Amino acid sequence: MNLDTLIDGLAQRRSGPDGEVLDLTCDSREVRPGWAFIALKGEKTDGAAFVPQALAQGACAVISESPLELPAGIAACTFLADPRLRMAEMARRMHGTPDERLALLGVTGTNGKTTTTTLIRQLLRGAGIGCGLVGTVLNAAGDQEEEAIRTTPESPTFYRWLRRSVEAGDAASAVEVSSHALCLGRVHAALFKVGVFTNLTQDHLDYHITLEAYFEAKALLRNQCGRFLVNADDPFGRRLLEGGRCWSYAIDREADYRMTDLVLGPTGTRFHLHALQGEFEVESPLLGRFNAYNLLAALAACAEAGFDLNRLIPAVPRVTGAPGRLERVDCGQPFGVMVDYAHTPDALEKLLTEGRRLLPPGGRLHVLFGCGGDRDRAKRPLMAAAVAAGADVLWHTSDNPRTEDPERILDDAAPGIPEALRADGTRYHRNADRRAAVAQALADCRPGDLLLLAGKGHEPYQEIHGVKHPYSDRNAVEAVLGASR
Ligand SMILES: CC(=O)N[C@H]1[C@@H](OP(=O)(O)OP(=O)(O)OC[C@H]2O[C@@H](n3ccc(=O)[nH]c3=O)[C@H](O)[C@@H]2O)O[C@H](CO)[C@@H](O)[C@@H]1O[C@H](C)C(=O)N[C@@H](C)C(=O)N[C@H](CCC(=O)O)C(=O)O
Ligand SMILES: Nc1ncnc2c1ncn2[C@@H]1O[C@H](COP(=O)(O)OP(=O)(O)OP(=O)(O)O)[C@@H](O)[C@H]1O
Ligand SMILES: N[C@H](CCC[C@H](N)C(=O)O)C(=O)O
Ligand SMILES: [Mg+2]
Repeated sequence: MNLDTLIDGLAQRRSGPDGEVLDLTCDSREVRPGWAFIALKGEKTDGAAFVPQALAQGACAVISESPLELPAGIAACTFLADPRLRMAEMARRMHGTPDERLALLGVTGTNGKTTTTTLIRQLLRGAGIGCGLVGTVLNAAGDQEEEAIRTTPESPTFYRWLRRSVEAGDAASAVEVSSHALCLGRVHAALFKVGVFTNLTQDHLDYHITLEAYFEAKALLRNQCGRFLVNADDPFGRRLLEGGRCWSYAIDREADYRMTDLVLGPTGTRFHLHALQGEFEVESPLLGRFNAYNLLAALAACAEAGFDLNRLIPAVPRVTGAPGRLERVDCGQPFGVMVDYAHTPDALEKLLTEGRRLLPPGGRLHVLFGCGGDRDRAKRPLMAAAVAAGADVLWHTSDNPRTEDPERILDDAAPGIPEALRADGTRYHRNADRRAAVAQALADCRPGDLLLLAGKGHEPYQEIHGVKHPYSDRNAVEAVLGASR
């Protein structure tokens, strides 16, 4: 069968009386009766191997990269080229081009995507405007929320959430767009009303190989956006601005959206916002300079999408951002504990700057950190160096080792820490068991100290030797401090 005919058929049948083809997926494990299964050839495996499972689960159509023998009654066709792009086009049509029926706001950049998209959703909903979310922590439409598995899902899941948003009456949806997503066509064909570029620093070089290729991947988002808003304080942001067709936001220089009189306090942040739509006093419970950037980006994106800042500003005091980012854990202990998701050298440097700002005089800054397995190995010593440069006491442990040997990951990071510091038994501690390391760090904290637990943020699991174990930094802390109360 010709692919266009099948797509037309799928698009029509979805809303037709027989309801034969209900949805699409490229993951056999997701197939439900009446769904079409798209068998993609990947790096690790060939989706064609899972056709029997898809059929057993009730698939009524199979689209594959090469012809397959299928039972009678199963609609079939093959992709001629670019299967991931064709899959996205198909999903978009099946779900009724939902991107055209919502104000879609896409956020890319190395750090700040989850925070900025979450702020956009909270700001709009706080002003009584429905907004969906697709991102690292949550996928959401209307009041429906589901834990996410990856930052940007494959296109069938992405467009499904947008359709749910349309059905729930949302006016907008905020989408985190990872560089992997842009390379793998996960948001292909979507029309973003506004795109945001937050910053670019080292990450994911296992996949992109060079920082330049990583930048090129992020820059692809601009081609799908009506307006593209760029952080002018970021060197890569300035390169995008030189290319024209961009709007800017910044703290340190002139921009279309900028702030002055920034006050970073121990319980919140204040600034004066200069927007294209007017001037506003902003007061937020968010902590830290990097969150001032995220809030500025979120407000600018909403304004560029046509939402009235006069309606959004009153919601700012109730907007708290994403879970597991600079989040306090308070069990009544005489020292500070905060959970954060910093897992890049730049995020760690920025986190430690905020930690230092929040530290009471005379207190010590403890930082517990590790590096993720099956990810950019080159960032490991740089992460360790960022912690060594800013912490008084280092607790070097595991993050998600995934399929790698935990001790080898620690070995990779260690050269980033000066040898003299590594030999200092009071300032440097190494233990690959994260739960045990958290307990040791807590036991070492004195009144007035601050312990930052970096890297795992909201994550409810730790993946070791390929197995996800229930774990959260917050729970690990509460188990120790709760027990000692
Ligand atoms: C580099 C990358 O992103 N690879 C993704 C890509 O892999 P792939 O094309 O090689 O696929 P594969 O694993 O060989 O499988 C081939 C096909 O068989 C299918 N399959 C596989 C098993 C099965 O039981 N049934 C089944 O149907 C798969 O769904 C796939 O369609 O497509 C797969 C199917 O969707 C993804 O699981 C896989 O993500 C891997 C696991 C991954 O770890 N990705 C991370 C790095 C990622 O995407 N991260 C970004 C950025 C994070 C951030 O900075 O925020 C993200 O957006 O999350
Ligand atoms: N604008 C920013 N600039 C630099 N660092 C930031 C910024 N915003 C957040 N961070 C740091 O990065 C961490 C991750 O933030 P966030 O989850 O918002 O980023 P992300 O881009 O969604 O990350 P991921 O790539 O994992 O999806 C935070 O916990 C904080 O330490
Ligand atoms: N989206 C990021 C999350 C990293 C989270 C951190 N806890 C780790 O495991 O490295 C990634 O997939 O690289
Ligand atoms: Mg994220």
